[in-house]
Amino acid sequence: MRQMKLLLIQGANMEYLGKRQPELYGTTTARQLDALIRRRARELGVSVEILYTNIEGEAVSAIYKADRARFDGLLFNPAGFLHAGYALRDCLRSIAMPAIEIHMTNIEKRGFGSITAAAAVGMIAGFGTDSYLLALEAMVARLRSAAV
Ligand SMILES: O=C1C[C@@](O)(C(=O)O)C[C@@H](O)[C@@H]1O
Repeated sequence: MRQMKLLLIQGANMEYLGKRQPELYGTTTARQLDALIRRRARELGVSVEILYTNIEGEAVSAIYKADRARFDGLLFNPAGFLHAGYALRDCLRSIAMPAIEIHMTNIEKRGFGSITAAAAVGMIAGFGTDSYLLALEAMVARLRSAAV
């Protein structure tokens, strides 16, 4: 059986993780988070490609490219795009692969709603870096149960 391929998109400002607003997002750097995600992906036997971008259009193009290449699932933290990411939302509605939205903080508690969440299978928010690992596990479980 071929290995499942996942794409993780880290939206606007996530490259500064570890330095940006540590009182909200902690001190784990983007590179350290990537290592945690890759390790969990290895344990689960899936591959994950990670893209950080501050440009919504770049996220859209990367998602279509992955969908055309038959990636199995998309994990994404829209981050700064959550407020006005209509193009990203349209893209999520157009692809075949399922998408899970991730937030490190509980955005509801912070008084935000996410534009893109309406196009996701589900959303995991509020668990810091664990939000990514939980989303990864949820995606793999979903894809594996759909495959049987
Ligand atoms: O950049 C981010 C990060 C975030 O998506 C989170 O992971 O909690 C929450 C957003 O409100 C914010 O713009």
